[in-house]
Amino acid sequence: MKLQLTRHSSVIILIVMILVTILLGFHYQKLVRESLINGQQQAGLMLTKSYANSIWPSHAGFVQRAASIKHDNLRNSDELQYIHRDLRRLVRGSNILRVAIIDINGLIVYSTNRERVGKQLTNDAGYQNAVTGTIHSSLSFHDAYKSSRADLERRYVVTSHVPVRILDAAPVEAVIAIDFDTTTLMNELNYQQIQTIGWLVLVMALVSLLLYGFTKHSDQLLEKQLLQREKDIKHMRHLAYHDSLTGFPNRTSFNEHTEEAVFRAKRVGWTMAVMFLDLDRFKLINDSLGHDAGDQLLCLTAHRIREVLRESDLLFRMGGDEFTVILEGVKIPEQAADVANRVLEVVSQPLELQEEEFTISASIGMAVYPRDAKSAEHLVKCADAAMYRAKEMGGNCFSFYSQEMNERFENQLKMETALRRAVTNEELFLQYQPRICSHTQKIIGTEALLRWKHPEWGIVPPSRFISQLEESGLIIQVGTWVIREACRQNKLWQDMGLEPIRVSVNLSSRQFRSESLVNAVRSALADSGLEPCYLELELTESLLVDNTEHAISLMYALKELGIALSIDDFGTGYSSLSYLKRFPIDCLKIDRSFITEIASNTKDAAIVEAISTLAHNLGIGLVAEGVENINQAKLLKGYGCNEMQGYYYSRPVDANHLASVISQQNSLISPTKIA
Ligand SMILES: Nc1nc2c(ncn2[C@@H]2O[C@@H]3COP(=O)(O)O[C@H]4[C@@H](O)[C@H](n5cnc6c(=O)[nH]c(N)nc65)O[C@@H]4COP(=O)(O)O[C@H]3[C@H]2O)c(=O)[nH]1
Repeated sequence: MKLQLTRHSSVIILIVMILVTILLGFHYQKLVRESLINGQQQAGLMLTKSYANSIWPSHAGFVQRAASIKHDNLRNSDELQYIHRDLRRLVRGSNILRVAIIDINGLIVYSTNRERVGKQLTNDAGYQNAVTGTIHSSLSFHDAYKSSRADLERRYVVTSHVPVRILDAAPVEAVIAIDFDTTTLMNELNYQQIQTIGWLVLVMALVSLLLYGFTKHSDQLLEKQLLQREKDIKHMRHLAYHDSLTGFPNRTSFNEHTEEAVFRAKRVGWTMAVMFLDLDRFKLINDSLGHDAGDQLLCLTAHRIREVLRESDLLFRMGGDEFTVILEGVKIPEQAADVANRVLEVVSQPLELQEEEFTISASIGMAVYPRDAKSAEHLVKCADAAMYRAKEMGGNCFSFYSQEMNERFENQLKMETALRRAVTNEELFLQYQPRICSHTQKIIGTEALLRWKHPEWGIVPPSRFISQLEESGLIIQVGTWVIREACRQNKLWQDMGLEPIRVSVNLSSRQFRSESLVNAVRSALADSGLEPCYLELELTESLLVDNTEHAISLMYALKELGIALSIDDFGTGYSSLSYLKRFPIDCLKIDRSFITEIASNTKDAAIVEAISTLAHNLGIGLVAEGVENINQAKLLKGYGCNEMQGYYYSRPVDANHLASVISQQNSLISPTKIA
């Protein structure tokens, strides 16, 4: 509409301009007429004056007497012949068509048109003005005009009524009415006017045409811009609601669709199901074949799942290897089970990646409205819980939501609430497990381990609450506190005069991904006054493989602070060894699982030996975790492990306890002395 207005504005302008031109034309015509009438009036005046001077004296008597003469006699009077003769002399060669002499009573005494002689003009406006001494002129158009000489057609005539008097101040003695023929002049003027208006209209039409062309061009540009904007908005909307890798709707879209689907199911009174699908061991393929292959697998799988769904079912990619499906109008929940079976079957079909054949499986969790939940949010949680159940069952299967899962849910919720209280009530504290130098047997470091003392449940082990902290996001707050507390404690030990040792702190994946990590470490060091070389952060392999480039830059940022970095539980992750040369690592901590049976299991021994060789060749430190007896300690020392940690030396202990041990460690440490 706006665009049309822009384009039509030039047409509107043209119309307005033409109207103004026509109005101006009329005004001009009026002015021209007035000046024409004035001109003719002057001519009439001059004529009358010369008539009054030369002829009037000889006819004045007759004119004054005329009223007393009978009309017929008046018309045939010889006197009229004389007036006619005299006047003809006067008007010869002029554009005068008709002359009449009217006495002061309004009686036409003489007229070049003899038929008018004897007629009374008392009510004529021109005559009335003239008899009072004012000249009056008017312009009129006549289709047919009878002049003294001939019958004429289409005439413009200016009629002037001029008072006749001897002197300007003398009384009016009669009135002369003169008709001037202004046809030629008027025609000329009209023609000129039409021509001028014509030209103006033409020029304006051209200007408007240009304007039209210009606005049309602007309109087109505007329209193009609008179209582009609409396209951009559409594109942005698509990006906001679709997954860039697979092209399927994303999590945002899923949330909206689930709400709508539940609303529809409620209104129509039908059953609907939400399906949560997670690929089993996807991470393994992703890590070993690389992200490109992983992406390819996700796309292929997504399209395969889509193929076995009904057209009305909606498939979403939630992120990572997680997919969801909304099944609307399922008559009985068992129908959803059929779909799940079809999906499991199609996902487990072999597929080719990098010219090799692979098979993958999925774990599916399903929740049904209204059986399992009444709201979209709850339904999604139920399906998610069911999916975890399927995972626990070993994967490659599906599970419906059950009440028992709900109880687990509630327990989790209880745990989360208790944890939040724990943070505010300062129920969390740290214990420290020493790290021993295998050559000197001295404590050269310690690992800070988080503990929770619940007022009713007592000491809760980290295995029961770390993942909860992670899921709830509380780990950022708690993790920062752990770093600060470990730094503070280590500085306190140094200030107590103890030999300086390095304190290591575990990092969770959420913490590692948080943007505040580097700043948190920096301020923990600054606030405690601990030198950075006495702080170590322990990362797990899984933290490093998710977004390797980001992980590398973050590690370098941490290294710039001057702290040490180690890889915890080394050997249990799926990552390739090649990453080791890219990461600025100071130390590897061999996972406890390789140590436990190192004396009896030759494979474990071989792995430890290989890791040790690798660490030495790369020039990085090596710590053995979970050392529980002297045999293990001896073997590990033999394999070149320069640091040990485990119950053989000490369980995690309180800060004060560790302080007293460090202060006594001038002599060799006996494991039983510590804890
Ligand atoms: N059986 C046996 N176990 C030994 C031995 N020596 C040490 N351990 C245990 O092994 C765990 C070592 O810590 P981790 O591998 O980093 O594993 C830690 C770590 O991943 C996590 N964790 C603890 N504190 C924190 C923390 O502050 N932040 C984060 N993100 N995670 C933490 O919780 C895990 C478990 O911690 P804990 O229960 O304290 O368990 C500790 C420790 O008590 C041994 O000789 N035998």
